[in-house]
Amino acid sequence: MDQSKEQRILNSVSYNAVKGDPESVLNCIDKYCGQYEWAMNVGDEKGIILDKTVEEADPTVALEMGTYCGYSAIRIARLLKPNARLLSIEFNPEFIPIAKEIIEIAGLSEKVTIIEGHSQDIIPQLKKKYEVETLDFVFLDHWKERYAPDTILLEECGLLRKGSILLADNIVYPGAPEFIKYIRSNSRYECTSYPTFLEYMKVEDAMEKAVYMG
Ligand SMILES: Nc1ncnc2c1ncn2[C@@H]1O[C@H](/C=C/CNC(=O)c2cc([N+](=O)[O-])cc(O)c2O)[C@@H](O)[C@H]1O
Ligand SMILES: [Mg+2]
Repeated sequence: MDQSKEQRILNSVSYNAVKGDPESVLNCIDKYCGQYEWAMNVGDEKGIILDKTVEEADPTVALEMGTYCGYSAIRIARLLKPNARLLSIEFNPEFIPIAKEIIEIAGLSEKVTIIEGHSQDIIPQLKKKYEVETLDFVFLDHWKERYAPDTILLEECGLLRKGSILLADNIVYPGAPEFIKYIRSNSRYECTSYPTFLEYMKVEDAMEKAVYMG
């Protein structure tokens, strides 16, 4: 059985990246996916917007939905202060060991907990099972039609507090129209749009920041 694209990305990282150096892991993935096989990592261009938003949030507890190969988990975790942690939800069992290995190579396994399951099932467990009080930062990068229902679920589960920052990828491509409709018409969110480009492509995309005002 020949290897999956995700396995080939891991091969490239384990062969080329410097162990314990998150930047070199990110550069390796961006080089591989930019030159050989496109993959849906947030990438180096949108990654700058992610970095800036994480620095603004300076989260103690961060959540990501859609681990995939762990690229954005590394981007987020490398910026976390000591004792801060990232929970990353992923439901595809094929991707989880690959993401874990790539995060391990980056030396960030202590800061990242990958939770296997569907976001809609995991979110209601975060308080009790994962000892979360509230989330300081949330990165949405999973199925686009889950962005809106999962945001509502985060609210309903009392996981957002005044000032919690949400950042959503792919607002233009593939697009998340229901999420945009919900978040921009809801007076409890202060929204900012960041026009940018799709990872590794000359295709327009955008990211949306939404600050929960409580
Ligand atoms: N409810 C859920 N709970 C847990 N994990 C879930 C989930 N829904 C999806 N996932 C996981 O999140 C990733 C999917 C991302 C969809 N992104 C995309 O479809 C995507 C597509 C393009 N594109 O087509 O150019 C570009 C991008 O940046 C993209 O993020 C996969 O790893 C998938 O297994
Ligand atoms: Mg994306």
